[in-house]
Amino acid sequence: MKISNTYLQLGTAFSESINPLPVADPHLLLWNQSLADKLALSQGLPDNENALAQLFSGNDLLPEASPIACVYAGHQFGQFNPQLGDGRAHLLCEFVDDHQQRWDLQLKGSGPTRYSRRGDGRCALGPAIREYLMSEALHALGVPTTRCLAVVTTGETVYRDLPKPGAVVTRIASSHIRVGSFQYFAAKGDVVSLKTLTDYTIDRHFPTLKAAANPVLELLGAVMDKQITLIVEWMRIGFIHGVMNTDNTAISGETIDFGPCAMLGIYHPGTVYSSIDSGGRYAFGAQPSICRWNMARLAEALLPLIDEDPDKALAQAEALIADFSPRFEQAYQTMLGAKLGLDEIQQTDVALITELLEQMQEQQLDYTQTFHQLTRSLTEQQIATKLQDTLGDWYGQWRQHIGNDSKQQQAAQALMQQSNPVVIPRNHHVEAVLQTCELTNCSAPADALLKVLRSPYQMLAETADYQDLPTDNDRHYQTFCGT
Ligand SMILES: Nc1ncnc2c1ncn2[C@@H]1O[C@H](COP(=O)(O)OP(=O)(O)OP(=O)(O)O)[C@@H](O)[C@H]1O
Repeated sequence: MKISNTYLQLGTAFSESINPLPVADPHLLLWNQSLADKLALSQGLPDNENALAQLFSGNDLLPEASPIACVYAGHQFGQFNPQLGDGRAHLLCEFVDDHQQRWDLQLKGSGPTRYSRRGDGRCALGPAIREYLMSEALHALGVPTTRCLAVVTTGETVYRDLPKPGAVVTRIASSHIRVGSFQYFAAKGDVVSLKTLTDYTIDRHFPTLKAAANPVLELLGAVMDKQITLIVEWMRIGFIHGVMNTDNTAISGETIDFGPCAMLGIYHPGTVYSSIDSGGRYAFGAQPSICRWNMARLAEALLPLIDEDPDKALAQAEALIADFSPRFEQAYQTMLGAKLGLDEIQQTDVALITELLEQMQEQQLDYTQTFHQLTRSLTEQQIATKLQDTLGDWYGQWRQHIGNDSKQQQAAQALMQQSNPVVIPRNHHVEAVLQTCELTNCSAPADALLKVLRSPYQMLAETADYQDLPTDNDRHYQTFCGT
C-alpha cells in the first residue's frame, strides 16, 4: 500500500493536523473485504480483527499516516456558513491502488477537531451502519459513491436525543474536496489558496484539463457533468439524498453524506423524508434544480480564476451554468428511456415517459416495483395483463414503441434489466436492520441485507424477503440528520 499525504502538503490554510482521539473498547462490526481486495489494501493491513479494530477506530495509526481535519465552508439549506470543516472526521492518509488511482482513507466519529463547534466529534452506531449499507447499495446499483471499509464500535456512549452506542466509520473516497472547499477560500478572498486548491483538484481529478485554454472554466464544466451524471443516477434508482448542501457536494461526483437519505417508494416528485427539510428544498424531484444551484455556487467561487476581467469571468460562467438544464434534461430523458427499454429518445417518447410518471403519481404506484413489473411484462403475459388494467391505454402505446419483433423485445428487456433494480434498500428494511444491529451489537442482520443489496439486478433466493412495500407506504417515515 503506497501511502501519502498530499492534501496535508497544501499547507496549514487547508487543514488542521490532529490525531484521532482514542476510544475505550474498539470492536470490528463490519469489514468490507471486497473493497479491501479491490483496492489492494489488505497487503498493508494486519490480518486479525483486533488489530483492524485498533486501526480503524483511530487508536493505532499506520506509520506513514499524518491525520488531518480539512476545512471547508458551505451553503446549508441556502444559508452560507463560512466556517465548517471536518468536525468529527480525520483524513488519515491517501493511498494509490494498483491502477494508480489515489484514494482518501478517512475516519468519521474519530474525535473532536478545530472544526467541531459544539459537537462531540463522535458518531452513533446507527448512522455509521446506515452509511455503510447505503453506500454499498448505491455502489452495487452502479451509482458513483464514496464507500465504507469498516464500522468499528467504540465501547463508548454518545449522547443524542437518547444515549446511543458509538462507532467510527472508515470512508474511502476518491477525495473529500467539496464545493464548500472552494467556497471557503473564495469567501475569505484568499485567491492564492483558491488557486492552489483548483490546481490540486485539476491535477488529482481532471489531469487532461491542464492543457485546456481555460482549465478553470473546463473544471467547472467537468464537475457539472459529473454532478449531472450523479443526480440522473440517483433519480434512476429513486435515491433522495436529503441534504444537498454545498459542503455535501463532492467535486469527484461521488455521493457523500448519507445522514438523512432515503429511498423513494410511491412515486411523487415532492417526496421528502428528512425531518428538518420542512420546505421540501431537497425533495426527490427538486434534486436537479438544487444541483444546478450548487453548481452556480461553485461557479461564483471560481470566478476570480476564470478570467482577470470580472465581467468576462461572469459571462463565461453564466453561459456554462445556463447549459446545465439542457444537458441535464437530455441525460435524464435518456435514463428514463432506458428504464422503458428505449435506447433512443424521440419527442413522442418524452411524452410517453411523462404520461407514465403522471399516472404513477396519480395512482400512487411504487417507483421500483412499477419499472420491475414493466420489465417482466415483456415476457410474462400475466403481468402484462395486470399492467394493462392498471395503466390502461398507456401500456399498449408503450408496447407499440418497443415493437412486436421478438429481437426488439429482447433488446428492450435487456436494457430494462440493467436500468431497473429488482430490489433497493427500502427504508423500513434499513431501519429494522439498524435497530437490531444497535440492540444486539451484532452484524448478522446487516450482512443478510447486504447480501441481497449487492446483487440488485438479480433475484437471489433471499431477494423476495426485501422487496415488500412498507405497510403505511412510508407515510409516517422520517429521517434525521441526528448523528
Ligand atoms: N458530532 C459532531 N461533532 C462535531 N462536528 C460535527 C458532528 N456532527 C456533525 N458535525 C459537523 O457538522 C457539519 C455538518 O455535518 P454533516 O452531518 O453534514 O457532516 P458529517 O456527516 O459529519 O460529514 P460528511 O459530510 O463528511 O459525511 C460538518 O462540518 C461536520 O463535521
